[in-house]
Amino acid sequence: MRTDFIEELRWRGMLHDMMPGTDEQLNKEMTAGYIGFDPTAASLHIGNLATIMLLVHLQKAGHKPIALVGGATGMIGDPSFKASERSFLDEDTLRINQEGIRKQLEQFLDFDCGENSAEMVNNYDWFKEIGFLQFLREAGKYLSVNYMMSKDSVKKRLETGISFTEFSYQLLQGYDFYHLYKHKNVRLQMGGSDQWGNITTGTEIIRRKEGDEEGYFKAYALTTPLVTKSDGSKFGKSEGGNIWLDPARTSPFEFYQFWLNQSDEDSPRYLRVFSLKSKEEIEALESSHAAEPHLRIMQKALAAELTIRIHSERDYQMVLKASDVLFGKATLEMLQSIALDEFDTIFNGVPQTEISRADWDSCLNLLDLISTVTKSEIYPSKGEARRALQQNAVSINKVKVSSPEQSLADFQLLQDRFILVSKGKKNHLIKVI
Ligand SMILES: N[C@@H](Cc1ccc(O)cc1)C(=O)O
Repeated sequence: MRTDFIEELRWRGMLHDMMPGTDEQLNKEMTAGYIGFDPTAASLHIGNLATIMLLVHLQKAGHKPIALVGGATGMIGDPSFKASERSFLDEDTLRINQEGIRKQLEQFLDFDCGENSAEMVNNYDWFKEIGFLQFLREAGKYLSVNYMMSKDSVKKRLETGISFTEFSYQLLQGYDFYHLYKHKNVRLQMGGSDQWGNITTGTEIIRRKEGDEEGYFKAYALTTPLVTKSDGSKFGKSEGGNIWLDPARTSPFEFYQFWLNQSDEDSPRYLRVFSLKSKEEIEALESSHAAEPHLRIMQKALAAELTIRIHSERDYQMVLKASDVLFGKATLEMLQSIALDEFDTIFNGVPQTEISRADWDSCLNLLDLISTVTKSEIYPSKGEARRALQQNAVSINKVKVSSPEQSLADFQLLQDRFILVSKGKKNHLIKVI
């Protein structure tokens, strides 16, 4: 059963621009639509997630989503709204990146659900067969340079400079659309609003080569707004840079915290774009949130749903445990319940020091341990360490140290190798090896 894809995007605030006739096409028949992703990095980031959601909703509405990995276009680099020419990625990097992105895209769509099963393609597969002369004859001839220069996406660069190579990018993307139209009956290309120029180059190539039928176009275009933040800063970045989907680059914990820290102003929009909750569910969250804003109900719902979808239920449970451990609530019992293979994940990002077992066994002085080992993060000087110990401000494995003279033998290692020193919200993990 097909549902109204455009209506869904509308209430979610995910519709930026659309070619006239796009909704008629979607209402008329099951339609294949695609989005391309260039392998500029080995992982997608949450900026890509908004466009991935277009494919997810397209499939949920009963249409066929196609994800394209830009093995060929990635060799060139999209100049759209880029201030300057970029350097090429080398071929090894491109290969690694393509593979990483392909695997991630696979997670989001259903590849086995009958006629609207998702598909994955790589434009290198057709471009590797096409020679330069053939390309000039089959693609370049159909558009004027004047038309290509009129795009907003390259306007600035025409003043500051653009290579022939980058200027040709829109032709490659345009040809992709034509190729997919011809071979897979793809009628729709989607993307972020910065892609409008490249996408309409494609619809134009298709129109010039295939004609239109009584005013009906054969191919359509739709874009989604770039996700913004109400304070004007760039969405999707933390101090550490991009928020990646790959857990090796952005840990599930950091990922969860990112969503948890979004403002009350932005969260309603982000829920609409990134969560799969219905309108009613989102509105219900908004009103419970408004009643008790300090509980951060919207942020928690968003962070939970996305951590589970991008990572896993187990990672989410781990993140909750980690928040308790790092931000207060944990008890010795909770620490003791952490399995050996969970330590790395839970304490990812917490300063750590390794000491030898011999040192640990011979280390009887608490003051020495905490002042030398946890220096800089917790205590700048031995004097301050002593003072903190005297004031009972230090915990070891979440148990308050009762006096600076207390023996280390009073504290058991967690999993026979870890000890957590904390003062307020500051933590330091010592690993005995
Ligand atoms: N130009 C797109 C990626 C893309 C590549 C090839 C296509 O056919 C479509 C889209 C981007 O940079 O985001």
